[in-house]
Amino acid sequence: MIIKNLPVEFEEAKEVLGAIQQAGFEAYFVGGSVRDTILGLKIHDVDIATSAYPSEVKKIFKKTVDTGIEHGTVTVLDHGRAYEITTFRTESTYQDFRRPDHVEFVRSLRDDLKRRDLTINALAMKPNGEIIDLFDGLDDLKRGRIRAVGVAEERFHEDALRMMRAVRFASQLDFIIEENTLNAIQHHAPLLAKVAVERIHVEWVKLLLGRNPQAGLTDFLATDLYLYCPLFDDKEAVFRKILQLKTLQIRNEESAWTLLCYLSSLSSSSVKKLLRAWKSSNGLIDNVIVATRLVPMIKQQRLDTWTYYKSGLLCLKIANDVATILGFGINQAILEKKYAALPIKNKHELKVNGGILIRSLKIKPGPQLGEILRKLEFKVVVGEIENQQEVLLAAAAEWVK
Ligand SMILES: Nc1ccn([C@@H]2O[C@H](COP(=O)(O)OP(=O)(O)OP(=O)(O)O)[C@@H](O)[C@H]2O)c(=O)n1
Ligand SMILES: [Mg+2]
Repeated sequence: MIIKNLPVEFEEAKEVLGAIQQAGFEAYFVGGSVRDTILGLKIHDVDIATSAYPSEVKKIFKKTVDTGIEHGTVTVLDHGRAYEITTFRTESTYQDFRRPDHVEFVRSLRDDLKRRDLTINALAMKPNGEIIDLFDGLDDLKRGRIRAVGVAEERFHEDALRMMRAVRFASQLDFIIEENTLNAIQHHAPLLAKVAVERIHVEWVKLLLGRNPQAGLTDFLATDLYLYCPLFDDKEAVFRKILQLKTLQIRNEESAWTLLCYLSSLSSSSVKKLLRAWKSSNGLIDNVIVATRLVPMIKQQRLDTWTYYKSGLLCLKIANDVATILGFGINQAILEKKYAALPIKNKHELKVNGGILIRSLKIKPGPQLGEILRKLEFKVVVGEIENQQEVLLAAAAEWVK
């Protein structure tokens, strides 16, 4: 198979491969970019594999950075672009199931490809677009099948994250995991507990945001992988609820977590605990907490102006995405319009502040001042008084009398 009309990312990188070949070595495009190009999907980065050792790669190019030299990766800077070039390698036994004990550089493409996780990820492409398919990855791509390269058990033993990658691709590409591979995942699922949470997190989110998350989730459940993810051991019933939803298209990570937290009826502190265990950022945690509280308000049509104001548009949209998935969302244009109609969006837009009140009303900083500001903020937001300095000062003057 030869791919004609390669995406521009490959065209730009051709020169780099050419330079390696000129120096007498082999160089190929490998990994996800080759897979996604054959599938007609957009690619994000091109990975290059070569028979040249890192020291040899560094001699070929003027500007290189040792980004992962112990694993054989050198980054080449060319025309303002960066290319990761990795020496063909075999990773022998990962004793801690996290990281290879040692990487062995090899000169043969076959040896490199056979240590890769899935056949659809073990394709290589020459600069002219010719596909090298040593493990029937093309057939699996055509049939929509996820299959480990060689003996599945060995692949998962080398890196337990690959089991999560398999279920992630089932969702992302809407593919089916081949039986042998699925059995091997089930068999090795407990190894996932040894993998760094951050790595599992990446795959979990890609699974939820995929084309067919219910397919990935079905495998995630059936293989027991979920039991070895942080704080998921009591979530089977919730995952089953998600599987029963008619359609499931999740827009972003916040919505994914909010859906899960809402269906689990988690309190704010439990949301925090769960997301902390998954090593999520504080920003994400805060948004999911707010959005999770909003979902039932949307359901019961209890969204008032003050809630709109306090929640912010981002969290409102997240919650409404989830409500829409669950069948009780409101029209997004209406939601945005109502938000836009708020007299102010945050308290800094109030036409008075602490300093102005102190000077005009001759009061001292303290709890009373805070109380007045809060009351003004509320009354402006709900439209009881206008956001004009004289109006606000007059109202405040009444309260301090
Ligand atoms: N645990 C892993 C991770 C990666 N790979 C190999 O390294 C390639 C690049 O890895 P990565 O960029 O992490 O994944 P992609 O398959 O490219 O998927 P994505 O589109 O998400 O980047 C994969 O295609 C696969 O051949 C592997 O064998 N085992
Ligand atoms: Mg990739």
